[in-house]
Amino acid sequence: MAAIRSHVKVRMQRAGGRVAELVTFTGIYDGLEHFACVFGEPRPEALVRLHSECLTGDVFASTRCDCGAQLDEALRRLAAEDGVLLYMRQEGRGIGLYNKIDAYSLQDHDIDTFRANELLGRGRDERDYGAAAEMLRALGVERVRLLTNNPDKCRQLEENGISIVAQERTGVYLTPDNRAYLADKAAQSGHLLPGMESLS
Ligand SMILES: Nc1nc2c(ncn2[C@@H]2O[C@H](COP(=O)(O)OP(=O)(O)OP(=O)(O)O)[C@@H](O)[C@H]2O)c(=O)[nH]1
Ligand SMILES: [Zn+2]
Repeated sequence: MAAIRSHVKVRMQRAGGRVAELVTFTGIYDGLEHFACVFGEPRPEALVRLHSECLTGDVFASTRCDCGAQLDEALRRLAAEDGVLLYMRQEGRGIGLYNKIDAYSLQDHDIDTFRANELLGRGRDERDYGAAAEMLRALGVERVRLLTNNPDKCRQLEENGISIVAQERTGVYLTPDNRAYLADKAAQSGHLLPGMESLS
């Protein structure tokens, strides 16, 4: 299997924000257009956010989940202290946008987020972070502080040769619409969301 290599780097600036380098890659084995945003010169033990695509949350600021608020927090922190955002095209925990919308429809009938995936004939969480590990290696970033509440991201990166020197949690972004979702993530997939487990 060909190694993943960084391909093209272009300047990208968020309105009012800091300039980052947007990096594409060749050799990504899952065929998805993952990319990185690199802020400054990432040091050893760089801050890294491994963010799974959520069109509804990231672009439309949907309050059904916490993704948009987490992405905002990550971009603010990375702009302040340098580091890397990996934007992984893993919409809907890997089942895609249309399936996620179908899963939302089931959740509107009191099915939880993980069971909804199963009822659609899909895995509870289909994300694989092997490509993310290779992207970090291609960027020369192999010891990281990972900004996430999801222990599976740390486990999978470690299994793929990236050292997690610290797991740094994001804030807990509770809304009236995402209460059950956050509670189920805490209770069923071990996300570190203090105070949410007991609400499941
Ligand atoms: N299938 C499905 N996917 C969802 C649902 N809500 C959000 N997602 C997707 O879940 C992914 C984000 O996963 P989360 O569990 O919120 O967070 P995480 O990435 O595991 O953990 P953090 O690093 O702490 O953000 C994105 O790809 C979203 O599109 C849902 O109800 N069903
Ligand atoms: Zn989301």
